[in-house]
Amino acid sequence: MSDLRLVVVGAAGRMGRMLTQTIPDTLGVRLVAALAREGAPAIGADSGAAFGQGANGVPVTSDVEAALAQADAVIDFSSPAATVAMARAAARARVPHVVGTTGLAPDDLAALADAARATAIVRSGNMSLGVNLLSVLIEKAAKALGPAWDAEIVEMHHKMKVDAPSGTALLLGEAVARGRGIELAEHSARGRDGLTGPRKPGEIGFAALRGGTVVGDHTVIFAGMGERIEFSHRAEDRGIFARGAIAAAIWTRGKEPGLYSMADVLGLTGA
Ligand SMILES: NC(=O)C1=CN([C@@H]2O[C@H](COP(=O)(O)OP(=O)(O)OC[C@H]3O[C@@H](n4cnc5c(N)ncnc54)[C@H](OP(=O)(O)O)[C@@H]3O)[C@@H](O)[C@H]2O)C=CC1
Ligand SMILES: O=C(O)C1=N[C@H](C(=O)O)C[C@H](O)C1
Repeated sequence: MSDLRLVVVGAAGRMGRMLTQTIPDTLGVRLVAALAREGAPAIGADSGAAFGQGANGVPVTSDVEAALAQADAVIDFSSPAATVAMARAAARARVPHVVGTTGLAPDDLAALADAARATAIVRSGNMSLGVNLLSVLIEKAAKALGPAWDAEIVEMHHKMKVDAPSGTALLLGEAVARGRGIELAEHSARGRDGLTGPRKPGEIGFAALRGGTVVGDHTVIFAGMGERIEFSHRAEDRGIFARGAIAAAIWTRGKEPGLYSMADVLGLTGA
């Protein structure tokens, strides 16, 4: 089978650079376009050399249509605005879209759902095997423990992160909600401050810490009467997200249009 031809969106970013570095080391895939914002200083430069790696012969470009014309899949870790624009363009071109971008608002998610009527979209707030396996365990724990055990989710990330709670924290919160058979949106407590009063029964709490170069730490705490259970995941290297996203792109080959998750890619659905 021929190599899967990949386009990277947000190529100059932390994840974009990790992807342009990881794709050439991965069997069965090939980088064909590295997309950056129109007018970005790196446009026209070799994407390997421009981002501190060896030259790879693939120039940085902002020409989305030309990139899609030669692509089998798009991998996108950028911003909500860029991801929604790419979802529309990829849907028009019928090119599968792997979305790692977090901080998406309800309208953005609706735009992705609309685009997924024309092509396969895999979206996850965390592309790592570890976090997606953890979410299966969290769902089971939440179901077994019930709402009498208070669920709190604590995350810490590097100081450049712009959204909170993290996409991973929300993914884990959804797992708690699924385990309890409730809707996260109706039970989440975000950003407690001041005279908050006692904790409301059944709340799923979120706390976000920011600082330094932390790649991504998440802990789900179930606090009971006189005991506490904690589930933690610590990302040590962005390579785990890049490898997961590449695996997702390979998985989209031949898939019907639709909205998929990393649980689908990893075969964890119903686990
Ligand atoms: N799901 C997962 O497993 C993971 C998700 N993420 C998420 O991925 C996203 C990116 O993270 P990270 O790489 O650290 O962030 P960076 O800020 O380092 O990179 C984002 C890149 O996207 C580009 N970009 C943003 N908006 C636009 C636009 N409108 N048009 C074109 N390019 C644009 C930026 O360009 P410019 O600098 O010019 O703005 C930048 O190069 C975040 O939402 C993050 O939370 C991160 C890691 C793992
Ligand atoms: O912005 C990041 O860096 C990360 N974002 C994702 C998130 O919002 O959970 C995944 C990972 O934790 C790193």
